[in-house]
Amino acid sequence: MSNILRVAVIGAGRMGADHIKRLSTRIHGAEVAAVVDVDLARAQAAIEGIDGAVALTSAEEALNNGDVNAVLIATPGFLHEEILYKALEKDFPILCEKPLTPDAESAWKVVQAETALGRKRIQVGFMRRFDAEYAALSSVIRDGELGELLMLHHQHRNPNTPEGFTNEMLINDSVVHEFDAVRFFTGEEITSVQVRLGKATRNAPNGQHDPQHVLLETESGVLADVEIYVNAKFGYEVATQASFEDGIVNIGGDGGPYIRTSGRWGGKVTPGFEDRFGAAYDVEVQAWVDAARRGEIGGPTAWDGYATAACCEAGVEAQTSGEKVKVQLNTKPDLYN
Ligand SMILES: NC(=O)c1ccc[n+]([C@@H]2O[C@H](COP(=O)([O-])OP(=O)(O)OC[C@H]3O[C@@H](n4cnc5c(N)ncnc54)[C@H](O)[C@@H]3O)[C@@H](O)[C@H]2O)c1
Ligand SMILES: O[C@H]1[C@H](O)[C@@H](O)[C@H](O)[C@@H](O)[C@H]1O
Repeated sequence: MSNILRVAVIGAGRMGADHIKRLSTRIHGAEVAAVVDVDLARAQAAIEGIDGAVALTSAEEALNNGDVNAVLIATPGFLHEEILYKALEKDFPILCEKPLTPDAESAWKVVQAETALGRKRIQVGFMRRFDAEYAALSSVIRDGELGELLMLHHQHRNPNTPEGFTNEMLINDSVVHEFDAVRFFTGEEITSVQVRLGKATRNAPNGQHDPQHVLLETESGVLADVEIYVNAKFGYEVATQASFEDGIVNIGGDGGPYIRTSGRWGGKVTPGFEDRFGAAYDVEVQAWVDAARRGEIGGPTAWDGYATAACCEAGVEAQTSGEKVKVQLNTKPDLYN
């Protein structure tokens, strides 16, 4: 195939810079054509050493640049919607970092715009689906080798939070991954969300109640819980224990290597998502590129982005009410069946 993707990466912050590096070094079939950031110096730094790439401050200018034919969106979530519409208008393949948009209403409008276009162009960056251990657990569930899946217990721990990370973002930015994971594992929609606020750490910045305990239920009654703890200090840890009729499966725990030295033993904890999910991001982006070159998408859809946004909305309401809040979903368009 010679139809190389010439990608405009919008947003060259922590995640954008990481994606630019992988696109320009490890991914086949795609090149970085443009990097856009409101901070031009950041965009310029990101294209250093990348032949034929330009640094810009306007997403619109990048999408109208004749050299660009695909887009990777890595701006903060509340800015995704506007760029998504512009990219859909161009009929470009799009990899949009999670969340698709920050609320269900705007996510639904994006779904409708894509449905009107009549083909899937948007892949959402739920990279955990591409993690080897997630895939292994998913196979155990699909093969039925341990009987029916009954419960999922998730731990999602971050060392700290960037400035401006609000209480709602514990749900919208962090637990959104577990909403997608539970839907991915069970193949079902989530029907309700409840949030319990217990004893809080003194290490959380003002306005954040951390940790929180989130309880979910799926269509068939699978229960899932999430400990979301975003100022856990010790490192970045994302793990799941799944309870089946005939066994238990753990993923994402301490995989080693275990080292004995200087009177102690143990392994290492990954410091951030870049290390914990580095391989998964590579597989995710390669899957997007390969599919885009065939005119398809290679992962989670705009519907997945919308359904998780609806869960987030229920979760944020549940944070204040303490009640079990129903997840309200519109009918799934045929495009996503
Ligand atoms: N999948 C994951 O594990 C994962 C991990 C981290 C972040 N994310 C997602 O990636 C996105 C970016 O997060 P981040 O941590 O890199 O944030 P960040 O703040 O580090 O980077 C965002 C960048 O966007 C730039 N920007 C802001 N407004 C802009 C505009 N109008 N046009 C162009 N650039 C603009 C900022 O200057 C900044 O460089 C978010 O949606 C976030 O939720 C996903
Ligand atoms: O934006 C980040 C990212 O999505 C990480 O994968 C998640 O662990 C963090 O909680 C979130 O803040």
